[in-house]
Amino acid sequence: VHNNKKCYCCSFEDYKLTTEWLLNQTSHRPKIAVICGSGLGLLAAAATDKQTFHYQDIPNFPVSTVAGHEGCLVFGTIGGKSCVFMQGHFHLYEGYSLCQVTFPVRVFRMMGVDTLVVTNASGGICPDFKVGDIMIIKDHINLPGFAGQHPLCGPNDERFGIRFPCMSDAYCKELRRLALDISVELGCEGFVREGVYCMVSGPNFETIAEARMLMVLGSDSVGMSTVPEVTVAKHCGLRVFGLSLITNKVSLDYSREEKVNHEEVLQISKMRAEVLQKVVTTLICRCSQDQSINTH
Ligand SMILES: O=P(O)(O)O[C@@H]1C[C@H](O)[C@@H](CO)O1
Ligand code: HPA
Repeated sequence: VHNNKKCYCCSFEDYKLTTEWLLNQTSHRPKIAVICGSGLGLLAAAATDKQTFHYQDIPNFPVSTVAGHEGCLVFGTIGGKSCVFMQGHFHLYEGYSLCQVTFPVRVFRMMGVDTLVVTNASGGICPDFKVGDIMIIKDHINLPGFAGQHPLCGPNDERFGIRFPCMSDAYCKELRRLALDISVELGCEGFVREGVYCMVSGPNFETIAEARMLMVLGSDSVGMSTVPEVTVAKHCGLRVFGLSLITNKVSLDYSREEKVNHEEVLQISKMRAEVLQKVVTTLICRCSQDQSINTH
């Protein structure tokens, strides 16, 4: 209860309880957290010394309700670095509050994580994008946020971050550059792009008029996740890197016959999961770990 008004946000004690529970259950002390989007749970496969928890067994954790989201938290080691992978993340359209959607991010922060890698599936709006392209997220548009569906609305807890955080540098420039270099080394630069991800709440895919509006707004791709997690991560001082897999082309034309569906999204994710895994794994191995988290 804040200011005599009932607050539906998670309390500091909720985050603390989950953090302490996890720290008691595992000897891993991750510095890097990876959120695996639709069909991308394989990103955890390269880790060694793995320890897996089902979301339903973790106190306060929401559970995954969408196909392609396994609902497991996997601790492991990559290139000597301790990591934690979320195989599946949470969405507004599942009925979760943005506090629940972003709950794991603050837990990771409290566990000592300093870098968050986000991945997702999205529809390509930029006419140059092809199905199967990997988009390094350069920036985002928080469309639900414009309408007040924002994870930082409500009383601000200064223990996590400041009231009015800066978002103009949400996606770390150095990590974006490193990822571009890695894509050249891996020979996949032909389908690696940079662009702006726009979040909508879903669950329906866009109408043609909506898609045209998103293009005018400057969106290169559209999806239903990630922005709340990135916003909360930035608020609590984490360094963020993001990859979005273009699983379909968004219809911008009334004469286009193809109809997008979730099965197609999962099929393309499966097709590209291995390349994405190589990029993420190499990035983890190569990224500097002298990152000092901003404390507020
Ligand atoms: O990786 P996410 O969960 O953002 O994947 C997108 C958005 C929906 O969850 C789903 C629609 O097919 O894919
Ligand atoms: O076309 C899309 N729109 C919104 N979300 C998505 N996630 C994958 N593809 C899409």
